[in-house]
Amino acid sequence: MSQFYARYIPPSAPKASSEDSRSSLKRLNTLKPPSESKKRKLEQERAGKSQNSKHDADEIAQRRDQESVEQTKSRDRGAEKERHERKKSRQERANGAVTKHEEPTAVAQDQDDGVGVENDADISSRHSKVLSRFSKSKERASRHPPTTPDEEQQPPLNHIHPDRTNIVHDLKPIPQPAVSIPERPIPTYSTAPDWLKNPLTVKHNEQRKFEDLGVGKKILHQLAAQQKEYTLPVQSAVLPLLLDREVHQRPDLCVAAATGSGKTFAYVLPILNSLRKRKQIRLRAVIVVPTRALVKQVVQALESCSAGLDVRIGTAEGSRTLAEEQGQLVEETMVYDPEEYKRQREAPIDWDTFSLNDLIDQANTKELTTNVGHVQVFLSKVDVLVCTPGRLVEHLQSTKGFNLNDVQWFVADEADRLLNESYHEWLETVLPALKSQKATEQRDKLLKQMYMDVPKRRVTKILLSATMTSDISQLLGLELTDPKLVVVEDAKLQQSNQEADIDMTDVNDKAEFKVPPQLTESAIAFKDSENKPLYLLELLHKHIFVGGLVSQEKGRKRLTNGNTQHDTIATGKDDVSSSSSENDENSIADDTSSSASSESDTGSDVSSIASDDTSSSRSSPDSASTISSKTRQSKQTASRFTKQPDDRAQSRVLVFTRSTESAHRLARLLALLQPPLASLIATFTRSSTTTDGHAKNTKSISRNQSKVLQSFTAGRTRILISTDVAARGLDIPNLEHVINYDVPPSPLIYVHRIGRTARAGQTGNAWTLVEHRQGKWFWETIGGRNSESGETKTIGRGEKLVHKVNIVIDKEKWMAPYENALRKLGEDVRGH
Ligand SMILES: Nc1ncnc2c1ncn2[C@@H]1O[C@H](COP(=O)(O)OP(=O)(O)OP(=O)(O)O)[C@@H](O)[C@H]1O
Repeated sequence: MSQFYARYIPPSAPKASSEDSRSSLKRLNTLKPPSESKKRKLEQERAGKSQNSKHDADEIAQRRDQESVEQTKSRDRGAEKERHERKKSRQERANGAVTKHEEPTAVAQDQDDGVGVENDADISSRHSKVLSRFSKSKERASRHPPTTPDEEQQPPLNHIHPDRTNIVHDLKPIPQPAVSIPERPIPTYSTAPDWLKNPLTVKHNEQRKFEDLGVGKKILHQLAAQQKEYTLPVQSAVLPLLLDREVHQRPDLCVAAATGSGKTFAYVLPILNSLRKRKQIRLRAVIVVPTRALVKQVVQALESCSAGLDVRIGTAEGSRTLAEEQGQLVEETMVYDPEEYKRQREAPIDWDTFSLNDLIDQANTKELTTNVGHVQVFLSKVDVLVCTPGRLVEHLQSTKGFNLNDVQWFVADEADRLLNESYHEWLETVLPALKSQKATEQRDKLLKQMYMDVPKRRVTKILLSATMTSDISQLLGLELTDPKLVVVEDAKLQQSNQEADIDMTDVNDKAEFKVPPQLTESAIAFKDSENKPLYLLELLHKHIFVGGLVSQEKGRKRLTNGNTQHDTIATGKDDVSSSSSENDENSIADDTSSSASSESDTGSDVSSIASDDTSSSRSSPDSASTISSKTRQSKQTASRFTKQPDDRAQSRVLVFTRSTESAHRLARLLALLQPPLASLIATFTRSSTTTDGHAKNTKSISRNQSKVLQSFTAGRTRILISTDVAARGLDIPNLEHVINYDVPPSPLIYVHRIGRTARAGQTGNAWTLVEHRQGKWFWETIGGRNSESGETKTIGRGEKLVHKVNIVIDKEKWMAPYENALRKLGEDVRGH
């Protein structure tokens, strides 16, 4: 375009000097191309100019052309006249034969007749015919509304226009077949795969002896020490499928069973059993859980049964630095392997993974230069790894020598959360690592040389959750082999299914989350939400610590309404004014991402949490401390069954709030309202700031959480106020009460929260404070008011109902202290 314009020089332009022409060329080159209209105008101007020069010659030529046209026209007129005469005589001959349907002839005539040769009569007759046709078609149009273009193109097969019957002369319409509208096919198949539609069901009371299932002696001994001789139902179903079977004989499993039903031992025991005779340390099992607290709990479960077995258990959860974890997972060593040495020396450099630093390191390694025939290898220091998904990915990506080549067990506990849409990316790294054939490279090569099939690598995958969804897309991504779904049937359902001969497909399709049958659920409705903390206080006094709150230590001092002494213990009070409001259920990144902590505290708190009963060290699982912890644990288990009614004063309660901030505020407020309670209250959150607003490092958060849980488990603290970080999976032995101070955001979270009590067949109580404005949602979604049984679409609780409990606040007693406490809390927050 600009080229065209730059080349254009108007014909009238004067001849320019070389400088002028250079500058004008420059100007022209910088000019913008002309618009379309401008270009047309320029073209016309140019054309006009050239026309002037040719003008005279053109005029002569035009005149000649005109003369020849005139001659041709007069010849044509003569021919036309002759044609017209012939047509007229033809018409006269055919006179009587012409019917009233003259239109086609008239049309043909119109086409034949040349314009300008018709007489007036012809014109008026044609005019009147056209008019009559127009009026006819107008009439037709008024009778039949216009059709859509599609209808016009495709008239119905059996439809002939009534007016057309006249046109087609005595022809009757051919009978047409009736139009049949095809029915929309109704699918007769289900999209769910067979294994999801037909789960393996286990009766709610199915119990088997561990020793009858092939559990090794040493493990049996440990179980007996914990008063565990019989399986829980879910274990009765799962253990026979996994225990004492080769990896190729084991199915992949999805286990959906209520909270506290014993799912952890359902995979811990088969893993330990398979490792009890292992010769070399190899990473054989990876257990992934969503939070650090759960990592520690699973480690505890493993250690509680592995005493006497030489099984190494490691963790990767981000409370230590990556380097610290790396040092505990993998060790680098030199082994004599001349073949590999030769292969490595002759191998071409892989530029994809080449690192100059590595090369320098190698060159500096003494062994390499002295020990000819030796090669560097990385060996796993652990048999079982319990980890959070984020940290697992980090090790796969950046820990030299860390891989999943030898892994035979892959467990995802709280699987629904780990596979959650916003959170499943970790599988993109882990699944390919589980497919690697590296460990069997030599064998595979040999088999190939012998023209034999190379067996596909098998890893037993186990997914567990109390709220397992049947979202197939999530499960398909895991590439399960010969999978089975295991569900525990509840008592009522089992009976009614037997009576009605219902297959389990229906039960499964309901996708209900079951609450433990021994759980009692209650709701306290109230209108004056500004007094909510007082309802909690009344609930604690009237229904939970009946007869007064009794301290377990220091001679059981009775604490009532602030008039008694209290013992002082660590309560996590330093967390009180920290603030960060997140929904822990929905954001678990902290627990799964790396810790950048550089603190070099060598004291490991990894394997000792949740209970001061377990202080064993990970590197020596069979240590004396583990054994003594078992003894204490079994004592505690025994005391569970000998509790007297008076012991209600020693109850413990886990209170759930919606955010870290409200957990700390509530703890402070309760302490201000009833100072003797202060030492018995603790908070359990993912608090990331200290009282002075500084960020805490991951290690100190983790250590603080561990302390808080130990204290609560041991009964030194009695009221634990927590966010949903404690909602899933935490096993706090003998916890009697859970209170939803803030209504849970979903039925799923409700199920997990209340599942912290009534575990392993014990009784328990769940209380929910329901503000007036939340009542409708609560009863419809969680409480099941509209159903006789109390069930909702999501939560199944058999015939049980959520009880309505009425609580009246003693305003005279509480109002003044409450106002004082609120004022003090305000001052605390403002930093006075
Ligand atoms: N066979 C058994 N006999 C007695 N108690 C058992 C047995 N198996 C497990 N338990 C105990 O049951 C409790 C709950 O077990 P576990 O934590 O495995 O439940 P869960 O099904 O994983 O719960 P959640 O879904 O809440 O994570 C634990 O205290 C555990 O020690």
